[in-house]
Amino acid sequence: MASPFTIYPSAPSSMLKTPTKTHFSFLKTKPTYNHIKKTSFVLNSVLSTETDPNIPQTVQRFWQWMKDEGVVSSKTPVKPGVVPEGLGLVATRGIGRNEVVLEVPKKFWINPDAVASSEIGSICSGLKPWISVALFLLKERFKGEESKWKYYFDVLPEGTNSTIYWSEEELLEIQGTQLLSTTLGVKESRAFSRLRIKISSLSPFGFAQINHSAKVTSEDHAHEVRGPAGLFSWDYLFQLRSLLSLKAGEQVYIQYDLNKSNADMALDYGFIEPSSDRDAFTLTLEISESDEFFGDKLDIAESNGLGESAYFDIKYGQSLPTAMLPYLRLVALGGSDAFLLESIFRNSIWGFLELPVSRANEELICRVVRNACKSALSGYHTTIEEVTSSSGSLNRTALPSAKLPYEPDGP
Ligand SMILES: C[S@@+](CC[C@H](N)C(=O)[O-])C[C@H]1O[C@@H](n2cnc3c(N)ncnc32)[C@H](O)[C@@H]1O
Repeated sequence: MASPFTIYPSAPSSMLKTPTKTHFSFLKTKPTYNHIKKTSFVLNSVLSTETDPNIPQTVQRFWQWMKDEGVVSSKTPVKPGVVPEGLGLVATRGIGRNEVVLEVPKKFWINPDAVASSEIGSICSGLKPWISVALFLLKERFKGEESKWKYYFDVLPEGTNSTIYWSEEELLEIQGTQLLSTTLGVKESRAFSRLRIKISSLSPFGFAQINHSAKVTSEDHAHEVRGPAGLFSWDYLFQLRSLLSLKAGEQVYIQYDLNKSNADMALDYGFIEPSSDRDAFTLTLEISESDEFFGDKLDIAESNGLGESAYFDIKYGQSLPTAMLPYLRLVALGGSDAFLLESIFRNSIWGFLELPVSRANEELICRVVRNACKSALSGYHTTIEEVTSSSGSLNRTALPSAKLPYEPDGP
């Protein structure tokens, strides 16, 4: 009997030639902040003297524009600064925890609503929100000097260190990892899977310069409020708060996404967190359509908040996601255990699946997972010891990936 299991994804090897290096080195190169490198540091006379003379002229001009528009004033407790991550926002005085550091009126937001009421709104209806925002940005960028957002575009980094921009040689360094297979998948389809980009990260402009820190443990930095927007008017304001208390000169950080693994961070933002807390391997399990109990299994999965496919992030050194073993047992259920799929057990089956249902079922899932791990590990061209000794530290993001269907090896 063919196994009901499908575990994805594998690491495609099409791009992989002879390895030239045996170490993992994320972020070897600095991000391509052309707005920093290319700039002459001559200040325009209209530009504020309060801003750091080391920051690029484009950024100074952008900040001045925000001042002209009344978004930034002498009371604003932050300014752009050159920081280890490139550019960032730096406190100009002590800032309390939860204090508002920037307020951006709605007319400066770039979000799906802004796109809907723009000249391309009618052709964007029905598109995914992030696609409509991306089209809006392209359209505005194309307008060049005519665009209201021109100063904003000048300060956007031209790229990041995302693995999608890595050369083939650099990608060889992550051979065997799930990050490589996701990166190649994204590059091949030229699309971002699982809605990787949060709309909030594309919206209001002043936020383009804020870096991420693990020290910030909540994503609650942005709030929409109603308040004064200019001298005589009220509007919706997008508030940015500092979730940490800061001394003058310290950087304002936010938390980009608590749920992203280090591989997701590397792909989406081009950096990872040094600690192992985000090291994860996403196991994708699927109820096969060819499974004779497909309908019943799907019904049970759906009644428990899961679906035909389910994703489980296995974190290094942490316990397994709670629903993973029940889901695995459900997918493997068959033979003399299949009576549990009858409708009279529908309300209690998930409880049964939280514990082993039979020796045969348990053995099947153990074999499948073990074989998947073995097959995934065979994609690596180095051992843990080699990686540790050549780079001095182990990059645990490089966890295995696997592809089945698996044929059980005998009774
Ligand atoms: C919204 S921009 C932030 C501003 C950016 N530093 C700049 O110079 O324009 C996001 C990018 O900043 C960099 N970045 C942010 N937080 C970082 C961190 N903790 N470590 C390394 N790079 C970071 C990454 O390249 C990321 O893609």
